[in-house]
Amino acid sequence: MNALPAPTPSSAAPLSELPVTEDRGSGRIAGTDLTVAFKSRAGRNTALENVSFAVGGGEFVALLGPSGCGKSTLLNVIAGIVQPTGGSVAIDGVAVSRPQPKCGVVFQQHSLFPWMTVLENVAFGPQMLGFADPLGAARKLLRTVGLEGYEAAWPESLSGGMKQRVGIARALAVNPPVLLMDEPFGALDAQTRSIMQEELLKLWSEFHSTIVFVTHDIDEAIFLSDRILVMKTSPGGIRQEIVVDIPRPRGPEVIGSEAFRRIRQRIFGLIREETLKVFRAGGASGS
Ligand SMILES: Nc1ncnc2c1ncn2[C@@H]1O[C@H](COP(=O)(O)OP(=O)(O)OP(=O)(O)O)[C@@H](O)[C@H]1O
Repeated sequence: MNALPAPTPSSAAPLSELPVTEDRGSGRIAGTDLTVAFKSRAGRNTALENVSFAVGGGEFVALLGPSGCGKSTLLNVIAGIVQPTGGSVAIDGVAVSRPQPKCGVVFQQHSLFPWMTVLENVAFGPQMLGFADPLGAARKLLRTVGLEGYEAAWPESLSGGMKQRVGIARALAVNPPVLLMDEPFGALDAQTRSIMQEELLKLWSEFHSTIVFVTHDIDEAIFLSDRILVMKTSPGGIRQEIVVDIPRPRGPEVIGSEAFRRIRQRIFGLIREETLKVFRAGGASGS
């Protein structure tokens, strides 16, 4: 694991003085000819084939597509959790071969440690990386995600939305240049989900991490992203790149705009074609 420098945050410092990694302002991701094949009982399952892409530092990119098109697999390759069968991925020019602190990861199923309080969960990463004041950094993050006062709470006592906010705070606590999010709001009700999307955009405007965000939800992808990589099936890959040219800051009102509707319609057609391909191939599982 690459060791990061140990910054010295003060608990009263503003966000801009949170622990800074040497990669601050970077976070460029490049995938080249990525292929991932899993061995299964039925034989070889090619989840991704010859996928190449680039994400700019500080960019917000969504991976969108039907079930089984390889969104999570692609995210896990960037995270260093899955090793590609062919090709490579690099962050700021350095090949990814294992999970590293440069990448914060947030999953749909919040992976908080149930035996730790909220504060301890968020302070864990900074502690592991030897930050000078992990508890101070964690408290500051909890204030930022609106959970001041919940430091001593246990994860099991929190709502789904609160747990996800703790998960995001935990991922951001080491100030990673790259934040990878796999359907982080997928289990939330529609209202909470919409509020979390707005909160995420506010956080992103402060942290400037590169974000790669997996979702099934077309509106969520458009609302959040600079660019959407619409994925395809059989084999998994990137079918088309859509630039979301809707100005920021974005509020819920943009969803009714003509620009939003136009992009939604274009993506809807692409996803429908890909989903029909899965149905015709007899691979629809209903998941
Ligand atoms: N660990 C694994 N072992 C075997 N096959 C896998 C594994 N992980 C993923 N797959 C297969 O790879 C393909 C892509 O899966 P992946 O989870 O990346 O798709 P996805 O687009 O994220 O799907 P969903 O939206 O349903 O989560 C699927 O056919 C899946 O069954």
